[in-house]
Amino acid sequence: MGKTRVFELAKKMGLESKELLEKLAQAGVSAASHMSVLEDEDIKKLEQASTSTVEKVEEQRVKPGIIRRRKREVPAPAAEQEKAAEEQKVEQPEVPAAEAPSEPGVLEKAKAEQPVEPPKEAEAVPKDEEVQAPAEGSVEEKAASEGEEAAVPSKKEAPQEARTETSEEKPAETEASQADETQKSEAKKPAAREKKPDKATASRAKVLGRVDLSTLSGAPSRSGAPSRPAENTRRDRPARRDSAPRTPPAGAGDDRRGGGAAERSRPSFTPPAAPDEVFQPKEVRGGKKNKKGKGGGGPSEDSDQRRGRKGRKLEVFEPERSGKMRRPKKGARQTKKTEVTISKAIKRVIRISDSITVGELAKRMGIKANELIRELMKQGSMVTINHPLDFETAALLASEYNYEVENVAFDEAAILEDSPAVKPGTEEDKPEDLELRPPVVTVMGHVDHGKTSLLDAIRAAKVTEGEAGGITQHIGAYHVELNGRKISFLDTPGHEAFTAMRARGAKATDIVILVVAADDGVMPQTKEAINHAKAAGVPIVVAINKIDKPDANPDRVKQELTEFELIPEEWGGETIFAEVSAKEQLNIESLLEMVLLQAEVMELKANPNKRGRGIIVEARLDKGRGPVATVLVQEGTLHIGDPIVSGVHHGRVRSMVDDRGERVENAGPSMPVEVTGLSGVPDAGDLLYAVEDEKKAKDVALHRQQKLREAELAKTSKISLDQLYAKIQEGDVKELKVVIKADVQGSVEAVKDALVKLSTDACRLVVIHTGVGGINESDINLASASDAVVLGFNVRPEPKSSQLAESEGVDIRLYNIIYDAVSDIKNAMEGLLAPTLKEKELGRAEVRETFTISRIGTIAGCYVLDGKILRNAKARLVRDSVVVWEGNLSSLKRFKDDTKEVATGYECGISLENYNDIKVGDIIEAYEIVETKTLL
Ligand SMILES: Nc1nc2c(ncn2[C@@H]2O[C@H](COP(=O)(O)OP(=O)(O)OP(=O)(O)O)[C@@H](O)[C@H]2O)c(=O)[nH]1
Repeated sequence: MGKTRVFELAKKMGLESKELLEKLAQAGVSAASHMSVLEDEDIKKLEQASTSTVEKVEEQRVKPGIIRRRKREVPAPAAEQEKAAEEQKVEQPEVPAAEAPSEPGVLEKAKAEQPVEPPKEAEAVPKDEEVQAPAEGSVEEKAASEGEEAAVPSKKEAPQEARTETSEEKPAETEASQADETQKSEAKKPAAREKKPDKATASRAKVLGRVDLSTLSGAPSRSGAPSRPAENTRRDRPARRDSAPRTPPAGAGDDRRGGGAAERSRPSFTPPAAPDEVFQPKEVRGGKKNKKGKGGGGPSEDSDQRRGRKGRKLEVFEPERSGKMRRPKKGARQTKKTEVTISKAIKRVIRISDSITVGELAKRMGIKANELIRELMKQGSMVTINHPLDFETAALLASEYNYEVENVAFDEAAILEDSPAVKPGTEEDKPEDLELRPPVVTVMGHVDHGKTSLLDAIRAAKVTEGEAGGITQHIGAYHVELNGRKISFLDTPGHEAFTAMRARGAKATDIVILVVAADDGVMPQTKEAINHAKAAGVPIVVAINKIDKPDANPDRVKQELTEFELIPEEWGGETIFAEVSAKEQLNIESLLEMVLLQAEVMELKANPNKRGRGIIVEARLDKGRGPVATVLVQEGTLHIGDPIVSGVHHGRVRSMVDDRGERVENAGPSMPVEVTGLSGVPDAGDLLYAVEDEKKAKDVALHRQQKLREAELAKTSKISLDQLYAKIQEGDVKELKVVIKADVQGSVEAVKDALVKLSTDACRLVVIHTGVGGINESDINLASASDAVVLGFNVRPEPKSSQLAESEGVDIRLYNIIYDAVSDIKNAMEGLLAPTLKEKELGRAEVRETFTISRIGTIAGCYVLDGKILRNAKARLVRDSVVVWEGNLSSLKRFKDDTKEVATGYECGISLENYNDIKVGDIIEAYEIVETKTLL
């Protein structure tokens, strides 16, 4: 060892020089001052003296007579208190259970691991440790201090003890500072320490164990050992002195590990030594377990302690925690927050289905919605928390927060078309797979020209033929056979159903039979039917009906039809004509042959060897059979048991019945069958798909239901003049399709001519239909199916048409003057559409009676059908959907009194300004003009 100065040794021992001088004096070593030099011999003497003291001390424990000696350092009452505390420990097993095993164990290990310094350990207990500590250098010192610190929590774990011995117990948070302060004050004022032995004793008692542990560090520290009260006591004392060191503990982790409950309780103050860091969390966890084990039934463990432990546990998991963080409570929380964010890094992919709301995205990224809204505002989007963000926007936003967005949208097309059997007629079908299929025919024509009669005649002629007793089923479609070749007929005549179906995106018809009565010629609906068929691109076979009639004039019909580019072959055209009589069943077969001829030209083919796909012709809910749908198979073959999906419904083909009432197992292309097994009633025009399994069918149906809801929420119009310019610019619109309706044919022609001239290179103007009369549902359907705009001149939409137009998003423009219409369209095409003066409908009243009063004129006794009639409103008189007058009301009366307004369901008297030609049945519409800005 060589020469050592007193102060150096004192420092090593963790004593004040003065104390050491005293000890030296007792040991018979002369040392004048703290600078005096001690020889090895002197130190040995000191050690021997200490050893003997230890023995004495032990005796003191048992025999109070020795207390006298201790009195000098530790006042007797303190020792008594200690004893009392220990007794309490014994009385309350749960607390001792936590401490006793660990402390003795610690002590033992301390001994075991420090065999080199047994004499030091054996020295006067209070000083032994002091000696020990210096022997191990600064780390030891730290450990000692750590031990002291650890002692504080130990008090907590043994509350009785703590309470008995000290009065300074506070919540866990303050333990550290208290401990430190205590240490410091003790270190600075050794005298004071002696005066307050009780507190010191309490802490020291625990500290001892920890000091040893720190020294020992390592596995053996845990080994339980029989408690040795004497040793404990001994160590208690040195701990007291050890409390002197102020250095922050460096090897505290060891202490904790070995210290059991006491150490565990203050992990935040015991930054782990490098090798121990790895184990620290384990220790803590282990400690937790121990705690549970020990404290589970321990009534002595109060909630404060638990809270304190909990807090500490959290801290232990903080990676940033370092030895410097001795009081990390607040900071710890912050640090932890940061850590939580980091830990989420593994979940930085947000999966969305096409879109996500602002709120949801914020939630998934763990940020506040407001923050996201602010970010969006910065980017120029004013949104609310429920605003849906599309995939691109969401991905962009998320990337700013280091998140990725993955679109896991349901791929319906993939499910419906994943198998080669699914999309028939496409490139997937090899030419050799395709087989000729029967044509599907729809009969159209003007009212009473004999559509139904013709369908019946065909059916009667061909369906029942050869099927004696066969009961024809009306399932919405049927098929006939002619010379082994089949033709399927859709049983719903008229272009309305045809176009309504087409408006749904379904193309069921291959050929249209246009029925024109030979005695009546081309009529408005004949024209409509032609336009509808042309718009759908379906070839027309003309059936000139009623040729049995004496005034039948087929040539006149042919002549009239040439106007519509339906020119008979004998006149050099390409249209097939057949002259028939439905009533007399004349030339029905010839008509069917013509149809087959047309079909041949068209080379209608399909692949029957794949999963079936069809179109719903009609559907209903049958009381006994549930939803029943007539399906016209278009591709593949439908089998009993096939999982199917149609519209928002799904199921499995339970049964199939053909148009003759026969159950069938399979239905191939162009075959109409009645199918049961769907979960609900689909709409006419819906497509029906057979899919791989029922789950897929269900998935598709559910997905569609969701989409439907979304679509209803965000209805977009098809095309309107307002958007025309923008769409032309974007290249979305290359031609503007128009349906023109006017009160007189002259207006129709004039408008048509004027509009066609507006065609430009960028946008061609195509009039797809014109007609005289009000705007009906058929017009709306046609416009909807063809993405057209409806222009009305002095005509009004029928109430149902208005509703349909609204639901279908069809733009209806109403004008009184042709010039206005033409200029509007022109401006729209050039992006110069002025703010539109739009009518806001207020109400409608029906004229129920008229009175003529001299001097005043005609008074209309009206009943308000809907809305309200305002005295100051503008009004128009509509007769058969045609506007016959427009202007202001001159009076509005309830009984004999003038009134400002009359609501729905009330009667009133109305007179029109300067107009008396009011008739019963006329409709008076009240409206006001509202200016709306044009969106360009
Ligand atoms: N003389 C004669 N009368 C016929 C012929 N075809 C139909 N009719 C008659 O014309 C009328 C109308 O026939 P429908 O078959 O109901 O005509 P529709 O086109 O279906 O009429 P809507 O269903 O009202 O559109 C009926 O009284 C039939 O008897 C025919 O070939 N010759």
